[in-house]
Amino acid sequence: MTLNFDSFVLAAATADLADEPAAREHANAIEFRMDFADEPLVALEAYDGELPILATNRAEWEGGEASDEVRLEMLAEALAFDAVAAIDVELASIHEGAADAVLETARDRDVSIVASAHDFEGTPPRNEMVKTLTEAGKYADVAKVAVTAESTADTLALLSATEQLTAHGDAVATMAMGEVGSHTRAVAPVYGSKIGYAPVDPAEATAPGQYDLETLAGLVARLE
Ligand SMILES: O=C1C[C@@](O)(C(=O)O)C[C@@H](O)[C@@H]1O
Repeated sequence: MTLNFDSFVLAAATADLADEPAAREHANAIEFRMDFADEPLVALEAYDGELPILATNRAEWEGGEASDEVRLEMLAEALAFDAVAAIDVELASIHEGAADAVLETARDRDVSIVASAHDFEGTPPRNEMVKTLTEAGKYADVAKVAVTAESTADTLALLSATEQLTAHGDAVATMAMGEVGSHTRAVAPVYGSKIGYAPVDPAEATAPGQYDLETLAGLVARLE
């Protein structure tokens, strides 16, 4: 399957690929949080859904549950499955050189790459977000930052950075986590953000401040 990010992709974020039928109506992709799943490669092997998969195996040090041992090797193994059309790799791992092999395999297989950076503490200054997105874009098809907004000034800074990179022709994905940031999930696509994340079931959110899938799909569609 293929997943390109020329237009907005709404990803149903889940640890359970059995969510796919319920996500189909509203999502363009499944974000499979391998780090939250018990046997992610077994689940991928059994997957027969229609939606392409964006595979994420998020590190503990970046808000996920995967320990670094074999984390990126597992992500590389996920590339063997045709449904895996994109992968998410932490920018920090890319900088360390730890992701070289998985990135090369992804490119060989024409699988899209999302390079991501998360801030669970706050929102960096606008120019820093611009720098991070520019840097991530050097290695990936989509550069992503998820920050934690503590004020509407934070959310404006994020949206402004999103607009700047998009106007420059870069593919970016942005969102502000937390309650103050929730609305950015609906609004950032207007400024060019190419990926949104939402759980099918709000009780299974993969980040603070997410809307459920149906709600986000409705909001994004209304604002388009
Ligand atoms: O990186 C992201 C973005 C996210 O943290 C969010 O805020 O929606 C949700 C995660 O599942 C995903 O991997």
